[in-house]
Formats: sequence, C-alpha cells, structure tokens
Amino acid sequence: MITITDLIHTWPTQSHPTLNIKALHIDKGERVFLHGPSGCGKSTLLGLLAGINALQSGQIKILNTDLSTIKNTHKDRFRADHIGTIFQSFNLLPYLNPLENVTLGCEFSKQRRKRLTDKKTDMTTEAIRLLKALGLNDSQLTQHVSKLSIGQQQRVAAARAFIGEPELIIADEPTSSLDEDSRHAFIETLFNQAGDYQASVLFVSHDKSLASLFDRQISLLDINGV
Ligand SMILES: Nc1ncnc2c1ncn2[C@@H]1O[C@H](COP(=O)(O)OP(=O)(O)OP(=O)(O)O)[C@@H](O)[C@H]1O
Repeated sequence: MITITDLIHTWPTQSHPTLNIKALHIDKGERVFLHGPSGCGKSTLLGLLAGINALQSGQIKILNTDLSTIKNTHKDRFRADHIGTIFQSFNLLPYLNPLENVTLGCEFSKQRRKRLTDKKTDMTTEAIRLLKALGLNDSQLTQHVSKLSIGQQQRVAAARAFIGEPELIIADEPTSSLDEDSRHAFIETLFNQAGDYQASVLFVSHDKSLASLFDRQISLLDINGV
C-alpha cells in the first residue's frame, strides 16, 4: 500500500532535514499508529504522503504509484481518488450541512463515484449510511455543522474521508479534543468502516494509550535518522 525509500525532507527555513527515513512499508488493510514528540515531523510525513508537501528526495509509492511521477496537476486527483483525510481541525465547510460535507468527498473523484456505482449505491445514500454508522441521527444529517458537537463534527469528517472507499485513510490527531472514552469509541467506528473494505489506516496521535488498539505502532524517532 505505502512504500517509502530513502526519504529526505528539509524545510527551506531549516538547516537540517526534518525527515530522513530509509524504509517504511505499510500493508493493505494495516492499521498503523504513528507517534513521536511535538515537532519531530509527523505532519510533514503525512503531508508528503498526501501529496500536499512536494517530494524533494527519495521515493514514496502509494498503491504502486511513484508519487514523483505524478504531474502536479494530477496530484489532487490522485489524493481525491485514493486517500481519505481526517485532520485535527476537520476542515468542514460551515455553509454546507453534514450530508453535503460528506458527499463533497466524492465530488472531485470519478473513481470514488464509480466505486459507489459498482456497489449499486449513490453519493447521498452512502453519505447517509456512513453518517448513521458513525453515530449521527436523522435530524443531525441536515443540521447546521456549527450546531454539532466536536465529536459529531469529527464523525462527519470521518464519513467524508471514507465515502467512495479510498484505499488509504490518513488521520492527524483527530481525537485530540475528545475525552478518553470517546477517543476509544471513535477509533472503534473508524476501524469498522476501514475493515469493511480493507482500507489501510495511518493514524497520528500523541496519546499512546490508543496505540494498543492498532495492528502496529511506529515511533517516528525510531525510523527517522536525522
Ligand atoms: N510549512 C512549513 N514550513 C517550514 N517549516 C515547517 C513547516 N511545517 C513544519 N515545519 C517544521 O518542521 C518540523 C516538524 O514539524 P511537524 O509539524 O511535521 O511536526 P509534528 O511531529 O507533526 O508536530 P506536532 O506533534 O506538534 O503536530 C518543525 O520544526 C516545524 O517547525
């Protein structure tokens, strides 16, 4: 699913590399917990995987596609087709309701829409299914996003990441504003959705109490040779 080889990344404002990773491999369907102290480069790595940060040196392959071979104009499409993201700030559009925020996950990806057609469903039906599976009730589906609790907004962000079955789900600190019970429950629902179609999950958090829930935990300090 993901293969990283000899990855080096140096931010222009810094004299030393933030990342120097010889090798990292994540399998299809694997659920990986990535941790490390603040500033060690976790978000930088996720940004490189999502194609948001430009690759400087080394190789990242996702689904056997070498990211360096994708033209800039196609990077957004590759991400939209294959990667669902859940970030700490959720990035929900406040003027759209939960249902509209989730279907947006498919608007930019023909492949995601095709996967829904293949499953004999459509964007709206699937968005409703996901939002309910993740714990929203009927009246919340069309409620103003700003009226939802943080936990509910996070579920909307997760549904948007999963719609159309992207092969990789990247989550950056999505549970940081939840209490411990809600964190565990959220990860359970995340895994249920991922397990439905063998999505790989790369989950970044400072909260090591979550690590044992995952197939594998990786300390960025252990794989980062900076
Ligand atoms: N866009 C950027 N431009 C310049 N430097 C950056 C940029 N983003 C991150 N950095 C630097 O790269 C280093 C790693 O930051 P990064 O955000 O990847 O760490 P992190 O492990 O995700 O931290 P945290 O756990 O606090 O979110 C830091 O020194 C940071 O200042």
